[in-house]
Amino acid sequence: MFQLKWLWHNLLGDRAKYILALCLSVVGSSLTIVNPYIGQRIVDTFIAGSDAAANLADKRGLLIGLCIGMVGFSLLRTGLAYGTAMLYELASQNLLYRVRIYLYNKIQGQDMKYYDKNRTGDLMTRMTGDLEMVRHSLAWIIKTIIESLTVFAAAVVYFFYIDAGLTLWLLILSPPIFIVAFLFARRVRPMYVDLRERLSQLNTATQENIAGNRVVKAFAREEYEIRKFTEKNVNYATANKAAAMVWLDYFPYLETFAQAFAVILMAAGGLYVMDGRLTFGEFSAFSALIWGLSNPMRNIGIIINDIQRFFASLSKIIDIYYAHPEIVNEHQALEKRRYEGRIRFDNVSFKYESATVLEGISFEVEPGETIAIMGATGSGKTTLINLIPRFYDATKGRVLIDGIDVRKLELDELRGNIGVATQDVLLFSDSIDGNIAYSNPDMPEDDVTRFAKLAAAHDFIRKMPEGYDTVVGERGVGLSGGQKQRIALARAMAVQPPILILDDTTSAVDNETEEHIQRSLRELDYSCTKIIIAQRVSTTAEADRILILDQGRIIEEGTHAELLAKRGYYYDVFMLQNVGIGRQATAVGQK
Ligand SMILES: Nc1ncnc2c1ncn2[C@@H]1O[C@H](COP(=O)(O)OP(=O)(O)OP(=O)(O)O)[C@@H](O)[C@H]1O
Repeated sequence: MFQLKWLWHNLLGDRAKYILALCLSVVGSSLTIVNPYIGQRIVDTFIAGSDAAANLADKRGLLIGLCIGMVGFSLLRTGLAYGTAMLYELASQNLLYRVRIYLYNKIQGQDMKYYDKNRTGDLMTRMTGDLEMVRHSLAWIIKTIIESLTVFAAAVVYFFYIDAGLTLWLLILSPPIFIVAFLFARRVRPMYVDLRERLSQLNTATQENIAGNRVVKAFAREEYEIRKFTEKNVNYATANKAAAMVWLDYFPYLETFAQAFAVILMAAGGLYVMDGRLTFGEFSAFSALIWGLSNPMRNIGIIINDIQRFFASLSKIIDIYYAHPEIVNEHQALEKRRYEGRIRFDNVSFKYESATVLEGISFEVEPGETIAIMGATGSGKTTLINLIPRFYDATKGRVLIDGIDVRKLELDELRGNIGVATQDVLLFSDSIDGNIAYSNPDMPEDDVTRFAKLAAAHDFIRKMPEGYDTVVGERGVGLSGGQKQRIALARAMAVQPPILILDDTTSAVDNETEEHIQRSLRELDYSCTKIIIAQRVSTTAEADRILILDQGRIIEEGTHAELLAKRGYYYDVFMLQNVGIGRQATAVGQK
């Protein structure tokens, strides 16, 4: 079976330990028949046999030996069980550790499409609960199955050795038990697939709620969110209960069969003892070992439930394990180059799933030039810039950097040449210094300060309780929107890339700060092509060229002055932003 092959493959490095654990399980479980055998000898020789009294007097040594043997085997079994459990734990924990790293790398290596399709809560469930379920299966379920089967087989063999007839009476129960177990497994399997899905929905709701906690509070939607969460929680609990109820449908039959072993033994075995066909000792051996037949029947429900959970979890893990990003690093550069920064869009079109978002986009930016992109919300600006670092690949046409199709460039090299400050600012729970130096943790402090100054962030950072060492909370909690944007800008500048992409990076800062940032961008001490998405004319005015996007197409292109003269979209935006608020309408760009 594919899943078991997968487990075997991932046990590499611990296979010997695991096989040894399996062997010890078999040996340890087989030894369960030893004590009932010794018990049988003691009963027949020293308690119930016709020569019991004489033997008790004459064969004390044998009795003591048998008693010591019983204690010895009990200790041996305990020791074996301890060692076996340890080996299962070691092998399964090591597998968990390896697979978790592998999956984490896999998730990191996925492209944006993967993140569009997979919910964070679901991925978290796979990395935690599902992986733990797989570990639990290796360390407990497989162990329990092997041990139950071995004890069952050892007991049956031993019973046959004592009395085949009585054993056959007992085994009459096996076929109906297996039929009931099979029916139960078949019915419960889809329930666990569904249960796993509901758990993922519950985790996604929890994760989104915690991450979006500020929005929830701002809209006073706590009640609504609690209701939404409760609904998911009820869904999960209901599915859990439904699975448990199915087990309860079958449980009485299995329990009855399990009890029936003792009844058959008592009835048939008792008759055999009365007939003299079975000694008291042999009967006691049956009694002592009958649990070996009935216990697996009792455990069968738990095992089947866990196996179903195991397969549901394993298939989710295997999904990530074999996920292949569409955007892959096909070209390994021996040495990472610094690009000149010439960008060309050659008749580029793009669609996410079905709707076309960009169509026939063509433009060129020379190294060191600044290009501004403006357009209504949803016009495709972010999508356009996402094609440069290959967050997505163009559906049609080509994006070229320094004359080379980005698909032919080494991915790390490409992305290492681009500094991006995204629209949705994400800062890590780290010091401000660590966030700015994210691209190069060894960045000297002076450089961190320099870039913070360029991004107009130095002054407010200095005033913070621990300055650059201040740890910002998750996603930059504790900072204002504009402060976060400035740190993100410093982080992008600190890459010192030949291509800098800023997606609405100054939307939350005041005009004065923005002017400072504009000046810094103009005066950067490294050559850099800048692509700036902005909604403010004050940001776009000094760009070498401005592109206006509308529904995925470039509808206007030119300098500030040229576009104003055109009296189109840009002119309208300009008028809207400047007329009536006391600005010098023609002050910038028309000098
Ligand atoms: N991951 C995605 N999957 C599917 N559709 C998407 C995705 N991201 C964006 N879109 C759609 O593509 C279109 C363009 O989105 P894009 O984010 O590029 O616009 P934008 O011009 O940057 O907007 P804004 O100014 O609001 O940031 C929108 O209609 C949006 O709904």
